[in-house]
Amino acid sequence: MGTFKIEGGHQLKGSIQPQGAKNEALQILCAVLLTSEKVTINNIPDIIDVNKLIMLLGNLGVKIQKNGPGSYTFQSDDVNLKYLESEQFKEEGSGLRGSIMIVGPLLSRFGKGYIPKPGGDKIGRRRLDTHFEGFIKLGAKFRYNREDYFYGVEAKRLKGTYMLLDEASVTGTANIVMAAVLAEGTTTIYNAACEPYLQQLCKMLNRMGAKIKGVGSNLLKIEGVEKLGGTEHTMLPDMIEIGSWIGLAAMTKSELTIKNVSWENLGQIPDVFRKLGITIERKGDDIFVPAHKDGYEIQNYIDGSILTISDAPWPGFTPDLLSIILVVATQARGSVLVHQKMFESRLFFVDKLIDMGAKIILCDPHRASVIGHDFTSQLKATTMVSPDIRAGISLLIAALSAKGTSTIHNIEQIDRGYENIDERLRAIGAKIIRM
Ligand SMILES: CC(=O)N[C@H]1[C@@H](OP(=O)(O)OP(=O)(O)OC[C@H]2O[C@@H](n3ccc(=O)[nH]c3=O)[C@H](O)[C@@H]2O)O[C@H](CO)[C@@H](O)[C@@H]1O
Ligand SMILES: C=C(OP(=O)(O)O)C(=O)O
Repeated sequence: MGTFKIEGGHQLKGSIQPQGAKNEALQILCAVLLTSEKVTINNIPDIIDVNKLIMLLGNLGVKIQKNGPGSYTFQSDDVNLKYLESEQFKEEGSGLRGSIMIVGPLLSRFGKGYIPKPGGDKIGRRRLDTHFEGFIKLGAKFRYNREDYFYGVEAKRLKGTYMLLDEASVTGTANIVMAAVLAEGTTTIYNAACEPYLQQLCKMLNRMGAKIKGVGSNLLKIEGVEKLGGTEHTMLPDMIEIGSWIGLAAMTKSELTIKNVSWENLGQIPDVFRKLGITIERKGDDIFVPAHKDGYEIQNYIDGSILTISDAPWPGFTPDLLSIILVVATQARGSVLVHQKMFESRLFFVDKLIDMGAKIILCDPHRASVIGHDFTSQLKATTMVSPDIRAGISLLIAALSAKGTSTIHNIEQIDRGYENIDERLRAIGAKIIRM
């Protein structure tokens, strides 16, 4: 279990380049299984989850060539389906959430897709019904072995159909789209998720020869094709990292430039931070956050009632930034209710912030009410364990703003999604060491 030691209370300064998007990378990497031709992918983040998926593809027989930092060429012209039945796969497939998305491509191209219960953050129930209901509608036979949590779908050739998803699942939509592109006939997916991750996936698949209409909406129409060809794809900057750096700048009263953020793909993220009173300026495609010397003030609603920040499927506010919103609110002027609607165990980390002196009431597992300190009292340094990726980065931001030296254990949870984080933070003046 790795550890960070962080000396807090220092102002940071400079610019930071966001990594390629983790959740996009996990979809895009699975899509290389859909063609026997070469697929080159750029701006792949060097993080634990992505590297685990690349290793899994390699074990599936995908040829992998590294072209340079963040750039790889993949070729799936000799896929080893036997690996799917091995004990090694049971272990490696369950190491991350994103591995679930190999099932759609394998099912549509090779007639079978298996997966052990995938890993990822332990943030409440994370069911897979949407994925498998979609495959079943496309004509797949489904089986689930309860003893070893092993899922399987098989079909000679999938058949296009209409489906209304029970929820706008991000990985579920990606999986079904990747199955439908090679199905016979037309598939219509209503209540599809439409995050930039999915838009990027659909655009890439269209470049490979797929026929997907409605990209960016919750109604996708997919005309199946016989086969797909190669392409080149570049990942967008990670919007969750971008939000994390906005929060970091505000909490440490630092002036930060976040480079090349792809503004048009940030949705509500800048405005939600602005509601906390944080100044965010657009400079070309960069975000400039000035040093908030006099703090930041939460805006109430027009009628004066207290602000609520909650998550919703895109174009709503992403649940992956609520932990960061929560920590940033602890030093704001004013109060806010943070309502995490999707996940039921993602707010428990507030206990650590309370230990550090933050004024938070956990109303129930989904809602926390935060009364900001307005920097009249600094958070106190402490020792903590990172429970999940976003709680981990939030605790790290809290530690960087706190008085004294904090220790964060289990930092693999942070490394799962943030590339080389200690070195990048040191480059802007953070006092952080990896033990
Ligand atoms: C690898 C990856 O891409 N992971 C992301 C993906 O996970 P993932 O694809 O696993 O998440 P889903 O979109 O399937 O759902 C997340 C949770 O939200 C609930 N739910 C979902 C849709 C909905 O309309 N209503 C609702 O309540 C689900 O029941 C589930 O508990 O999307 C999540 C939701 O943005 C993000 O937190 C994860 O970072
Ligand atoms: C929940 C997350 O990741 P995963 O779905 O991979 O667990 C996340 O990225 O915030």
